[in-house]
Amino acid sequence: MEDGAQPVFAFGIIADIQYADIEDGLNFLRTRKRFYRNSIQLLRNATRRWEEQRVKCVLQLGDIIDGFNKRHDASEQALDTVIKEFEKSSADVHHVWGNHEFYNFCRETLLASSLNSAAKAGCGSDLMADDIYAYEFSPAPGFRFVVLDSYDVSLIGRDESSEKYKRSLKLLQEHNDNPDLNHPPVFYGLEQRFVKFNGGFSREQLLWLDEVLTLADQKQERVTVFNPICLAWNYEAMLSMLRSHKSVVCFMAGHDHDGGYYVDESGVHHITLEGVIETRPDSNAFGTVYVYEDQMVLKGSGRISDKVLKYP
Ligand SMILES: Nc1ccn([C@@H]2O[C@H](COP(=O)(O)O)[C@@H](O)[C@H]2O)c(=O)n1
Ligand SMILES: O=P(O)(O)OC[C@H](O)CO
Repeated sequence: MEDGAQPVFAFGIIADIQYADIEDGLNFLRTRKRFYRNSIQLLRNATRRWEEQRVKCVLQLGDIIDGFNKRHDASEQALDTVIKEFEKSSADVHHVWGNHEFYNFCRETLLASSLNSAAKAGCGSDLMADDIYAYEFSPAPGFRFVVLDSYDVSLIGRDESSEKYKRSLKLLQEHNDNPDLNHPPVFYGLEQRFVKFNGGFSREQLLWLDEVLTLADQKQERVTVFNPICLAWNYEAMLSMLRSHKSVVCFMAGHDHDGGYYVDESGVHHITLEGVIETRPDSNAFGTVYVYEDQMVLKGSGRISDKVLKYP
């Protein structure tokens, strides 16, 4: 990048806001504090900054409100509060669906809600069968964003009578024989991904992604992929897909609130964003990505650190 080069555009990123109008609490294992009420203030800090920075769009990487809202019959109210905060920004907001979206709403309700941002990309009525919430759009010429649905093959968000639910249950039980399927089969290593609060990609979604990426390769575009979770049940299929398309630059996810970063041997950047919900009120957890012709530069705020993402 030349000195003084201007970005083509910039976009905002944020994950795991998990807003709820309740007192602070802890995660399931009681090892991490969660700041449910304050998360709206951290979102406000983000939207103000993005407005100053004139970002073109924002990617909300899932778990916008917490599952506790459902227990308090407050799902709609909490969603309304968070959406109003996002609406203060003039940028288009693209929403990814995480496990907490499905704790609060069923898939049909989500499709009809303000969390269905596929319409903003011009493909609202063009989602795949089984209401798979995956879509793509071009934020600027030469660049493509893909939103994925890794709760496509999952127990959560799928009707228990559906074939997809039955196949997902069989798959999960092949790897996890705990009576509580949210309890991981092991505490270390990759097998711990086989829990009910995770999921995976159907063959249909992978075929669609392959087509999208093939076209992007041909057009010599730079692609960033957004997904709620970093380690899907069939993450191997996703990894080989990303690595086999030269257009892919970056895979961004949320869900694991500690965050993480890795650049693989194909030069694809894998970023997991630190979650807002486990961020102290005196800090922040959002980022702005400046997109240049030869690299992207992530400027993080608070817990999120800066990164230079060279194109592979
Ligand atoms: N035995 C368990 C473990 C977790 N959950 C739920 O799964 C999600 C992840 O939990 P953490 O709080 O550890 O991040 C979350 O949605 C838990 O409510 C569970 O139900 N049973
Ligand atoms: O956001 P939660 O409560 O579903 O927790 C997600 C887990 O921490 C993922 O490792």
